[in-house]
Amino acid sequence: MNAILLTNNTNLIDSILSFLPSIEVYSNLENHKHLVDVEVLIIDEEYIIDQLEKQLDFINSNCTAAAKYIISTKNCIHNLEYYQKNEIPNYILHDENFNERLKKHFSSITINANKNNFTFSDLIKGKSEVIEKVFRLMKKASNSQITVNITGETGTGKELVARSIHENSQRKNNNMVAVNIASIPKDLIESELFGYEQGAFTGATQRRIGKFEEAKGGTLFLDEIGELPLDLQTKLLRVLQEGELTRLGGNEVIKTDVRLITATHRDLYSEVSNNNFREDLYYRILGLPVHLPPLRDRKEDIVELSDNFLKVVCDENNIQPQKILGKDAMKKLLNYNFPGNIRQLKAIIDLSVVLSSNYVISASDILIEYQKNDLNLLEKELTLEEYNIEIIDHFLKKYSGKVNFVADKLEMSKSKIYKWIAEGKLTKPRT
Ligand SMILES: Nc1ncnc2c1ncn2[C@@H]1O[C@H](COP(=O)(O)OP(=O)(O)OP(=O)(O)O)[C@@H](O)[C@H]1O
Repeated sequence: MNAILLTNNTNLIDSILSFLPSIEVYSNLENHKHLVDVEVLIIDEEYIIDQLEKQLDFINSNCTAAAKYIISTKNCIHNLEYYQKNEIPNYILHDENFNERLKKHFSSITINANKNNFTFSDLIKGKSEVIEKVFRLMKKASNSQITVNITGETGTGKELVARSIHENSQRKNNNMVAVNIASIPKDLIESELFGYEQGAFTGATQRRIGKFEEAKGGTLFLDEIGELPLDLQTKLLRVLQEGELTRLGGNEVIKTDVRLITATHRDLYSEVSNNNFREDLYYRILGLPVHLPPLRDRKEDIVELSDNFLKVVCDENNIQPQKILGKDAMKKLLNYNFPGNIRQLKAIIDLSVVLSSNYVISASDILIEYQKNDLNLLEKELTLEEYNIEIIDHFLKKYSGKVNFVADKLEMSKSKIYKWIAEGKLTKPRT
């Protein structure tokens, strides 16, 4: 079920989680993406009390939830008139009968949690247009046996997409076997894929089945297919065309029964033009092409991905209440280019949870190692002041927060740096 609770109150979170264990809890209303496709929205009035009408207007214009609940954590409803005017019929007092009332309300809601039986979004986070397109292609792939070729830079989620297609396909009760061609020494790839008979080569002391046979009835995921040597490309093509193989050193013909999913970070078509990849194999494996764009081209997904990774790392480490990202931290993430894509975002969030000693994670807990070529300052289109702040921030980190030293180095006044620190525009790193 898509349900969202907006609050900072841990008691309230506990009560509601006992009725709706799958509810997602947010303490930040600024991104309307959170509110898309939400079926139930529960708002803790106390949490938004400072700017009640403004926040409610925002929610009303961005959220299509059929069921909206306002929970008042005091013994009164703060803005009854507004709720009546805006047709928000469900307001619940957070008093001693709160749990009973909540139970009654929620037992009367029937929500179709799994309308289409596809559960990609449980695993794969993102609401950008490109990800929606990927979901549509994945649905097609899951409904059929078609070969799928996934392209994208490292860390964009190629293996995750392959796994989700498998788990939503008719083959889900059998194995998905993943093989990373780039990680196997060249002279072992053939035996790894197709298996071998006892005595096939020195050291082959007993028969071993290959990955094709291991994946029987399931899915074989060949990652980094572009690294397959040319002679093995020929063999792979033959196996795919004939639907049968023989193990190394053997004569027995074995029928294959796999759905093939391949992935590569290379542009396979230009590999074909450069004679590094066989054209006939290229067309054989192309099947349904799915492209995963780099994270820097779908920055709108950063908020949801970060929230998801925060939730996971806090759950795994029993951190309660779940930490949240401060505005400055989120801004820092949104300004970054992520050469390592989603894998790098996950690593940065994991580390920020460990580094921050507060409930709200700040920019100084977001450790981004800028490399010379990914600073890309000019592409960010910031104001001059923001550029100054970025540069000073970089040097403060580099020189352990020594303001005087950094001011001298940049030939600027140290009072300016202190002013920006006092205004929260800059964070002085811990020394
Ligand atoms: N859309 C997503 N939502 C949530 N997690 C994601 C998403 N995409 C990727 N991840 C996570 O990012 C990490 C990297 O993903 P994955 O290993 O699938 O990338 P890849 O493209 O196969 O990388 P490589 O090319 O280096 O093998 C994993 O921890 C994965 O769970």
